[in-house]
Amino acid sequence: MIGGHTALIVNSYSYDTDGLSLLAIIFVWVVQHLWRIGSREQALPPGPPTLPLLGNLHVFPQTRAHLKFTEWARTYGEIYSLKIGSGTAIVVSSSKMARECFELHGATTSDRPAIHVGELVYKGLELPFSRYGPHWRNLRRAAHDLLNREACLSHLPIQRAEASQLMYDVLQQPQHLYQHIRRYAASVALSVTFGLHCSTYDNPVIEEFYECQRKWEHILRPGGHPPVDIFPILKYIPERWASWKGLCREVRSRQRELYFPLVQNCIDRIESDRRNHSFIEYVLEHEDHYEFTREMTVYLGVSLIEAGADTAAIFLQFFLIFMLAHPDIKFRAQKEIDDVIGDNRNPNLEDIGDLPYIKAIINEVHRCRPIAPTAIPHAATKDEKIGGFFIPKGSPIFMNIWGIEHGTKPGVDTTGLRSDMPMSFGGGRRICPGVHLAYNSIAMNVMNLLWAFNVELPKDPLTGNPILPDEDDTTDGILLTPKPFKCVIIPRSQAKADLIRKQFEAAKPTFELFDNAALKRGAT
Ligand code: HEM
Repeated sequence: MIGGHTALIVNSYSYDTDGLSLLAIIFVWVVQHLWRIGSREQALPPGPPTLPLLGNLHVFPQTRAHLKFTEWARTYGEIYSLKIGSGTAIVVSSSKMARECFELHGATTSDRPAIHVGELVYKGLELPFSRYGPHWRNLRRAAHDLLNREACLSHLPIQRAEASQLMYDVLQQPQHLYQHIRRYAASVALSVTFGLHCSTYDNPVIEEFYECQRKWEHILRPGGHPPVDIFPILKYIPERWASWKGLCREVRSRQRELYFPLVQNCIDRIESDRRNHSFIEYVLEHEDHYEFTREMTVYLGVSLIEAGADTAAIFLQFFLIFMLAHPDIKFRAQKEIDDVIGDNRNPNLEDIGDLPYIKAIINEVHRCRPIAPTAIPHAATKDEKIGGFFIPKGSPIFMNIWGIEHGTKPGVDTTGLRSDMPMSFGGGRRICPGVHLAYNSIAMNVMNLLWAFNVELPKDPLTGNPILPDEDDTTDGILLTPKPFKCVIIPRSQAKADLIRKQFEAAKPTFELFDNAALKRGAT
């Protein structure tokens, strides 16, 4: 009995010790496991030292990520990794590695990471953020039909007319240069896409477009919403405690109120046989061919305006700031254009071929001021090996355009060694499809501005010292947008001012076709 009791005690003791050891093993396993979260797996590209659980989250740049990405590239090389908790992000910082990653491995590196706020606003329908797959392919095919090199030839009349309005507006109201450029770029995108010319900056469509953009960038900016993509549980915070959710809803509904009526105008023109050959009219008549629903047609329009309207304006603003900062380069460019064009006619797009110095300036502005300095992140659709390193499925991959371009030699390069297609348009299968439209706009307006106007620094009224715009005074988000800056802009001669007026008069019939695309309000 006693023996039996002892055996029972021993047994229960051994159960207790077994239980305790099991708990201890589980505890050690959990601690080791948690400790490993955030640490860099062996085969990954190198990167900054990590902390348990956080990885590199605590040092992940909250603002101007391109600067930190570029600083890290100097230490960790052309491809490095950042641990974001248990996840991994990859940063590519040389053109050679960008080619390997986005072109050679394009079949598996062309996805976009899931962006929860994008999902709330666009429900996966916007081209720049859409996931790689059949839906993206359909949208991209249609965008290509509008924006390929040949198709862009048919957009030249309206681009030329808009460029002549820009010159005229600057001549009439030089103090509103910044707004004139923004009107120009938005109106080109709206004319080509929806057949709508907006003759003034205070046009309701342009105002609403820029207001929606401002709100959307506010959501996207670092700190504009909690890190829902890293901690998906945050998605479930009720809206009353999550103001960013309300903002996403507002942007979505304002965008729909803006764009559905624009599509309806296209439908009306088709039905009343008053087509002005805008792209959305074409898509509406070929929805079956593109396998589009009406929502997809609308959101293709949204994508093209959002990606195309602001970007050309930003480039031209950076160009002017560059001219203000480098008067010697400006004088040499003006001498080149005077020798080729003279005083008796305006430059044409075709002239750019005879202006190698001006072409090189355009490349230099792209190099030193890439508009989207970290592009839009790509993502890997399967485990990959790139540059000899392991890239896990699902990792966001940043193309550090800033780092790539700032690794090249600064200066206006007329040797032709620098590629004609600057890296600032991204790469691989997601490369900017608007590159030809953008390039035509940029070339036309850069030539016009240099030919027609002198841009000079304003003087401080108190000290008389010139005020140089700060080229780093930009917004901070996916796009770097210069804040409004002061500049003195005056016509270079009376003959040129007269030609600008004549050219604008001559453009009026082209506008007529796009002016009657009246806006109807109040659709979904
Ligand atoms: C100076 C002007 C422009 C610059 C610097 C620029 C730059 C870029 C960059 C860096 C990307 C991301 C590429 C990548 O993920 O690898 C992009 C994507 C895109 N751009 Fe542009 N862009 C410009 C003008 C335009 C214009 C005028 C349009 C159309 C009207 C446009 C439409 C798009 C679209 C639809 C995408 C998304 C492509 C996709 O995800 O498949 N862009 N752009």
